Amino acid sequence: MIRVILTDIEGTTSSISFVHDVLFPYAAEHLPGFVREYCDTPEVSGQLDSVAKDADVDRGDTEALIEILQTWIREDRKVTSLKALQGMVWEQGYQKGELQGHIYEDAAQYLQHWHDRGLRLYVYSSGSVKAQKLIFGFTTAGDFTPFFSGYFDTRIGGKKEPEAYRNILKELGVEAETVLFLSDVEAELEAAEATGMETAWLVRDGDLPETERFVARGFAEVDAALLQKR
Ligand SMILES: CSCCC(=O)C(=O)COP(=O)(O)O
Ligand SMILES: [Mg+2]
Repeated sequence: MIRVILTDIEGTTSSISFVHDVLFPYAAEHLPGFVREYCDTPEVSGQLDSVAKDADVDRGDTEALIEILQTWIREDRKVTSLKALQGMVWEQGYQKGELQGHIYEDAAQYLQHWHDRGLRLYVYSSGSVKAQKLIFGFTTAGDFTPFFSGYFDTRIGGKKEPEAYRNILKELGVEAETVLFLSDVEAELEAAEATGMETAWLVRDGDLPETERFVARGFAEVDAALLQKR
């Protein structure tokens, strides 16, 4: 019986276009000034140490580090240090009212239903935990953070690695078959299934894939097919 729902964000609860056409350009525009201003603070400095190490760039060359970060944004690299810095930049955007998180209507409706029915809800995204709390805390439909029991980012492991899902199960202290993982990326579903988790593939637009896997257009279909029997 499913007791826990673990959900991806981009392409699952929220549109790919919001992440790629709003959040990433916002980070690309504001990250250089943010890094120059805060590079000596422990929070930012620690992330720049990681960028320098991962990219094999001189730690003292702030402009070179900014160039690397801009390349990683363009290439949609899921590097933990980039994700942490993006989260800090987006925090300023949400606080100034320049950003509002996108959430699909059906995701908003069913996250609330599932929470109210006693399911425990968790997020697993490549975006940092800070960024996850922001996108759900400042959506156009209100604050959804009260519905979530916890958040996981790439510090627990990469989303295409079964080890990450094993680590999440350990943290949650639950059996794999009680967890339903929702994502729009098949490789992430395969990694979760390798641990015994149930999965649903969210395909919100375009043709439906030919697959044995459970596929849904939205959360209503997930609810009807996988959660009504509980
Ligand atoms: C937390 S909102 C920003 C999402 C993000 O930065 C990203 O890379 C999308 O990753 P996901 O794992 O949600 O597909
Ligand atoms: Mg996704």
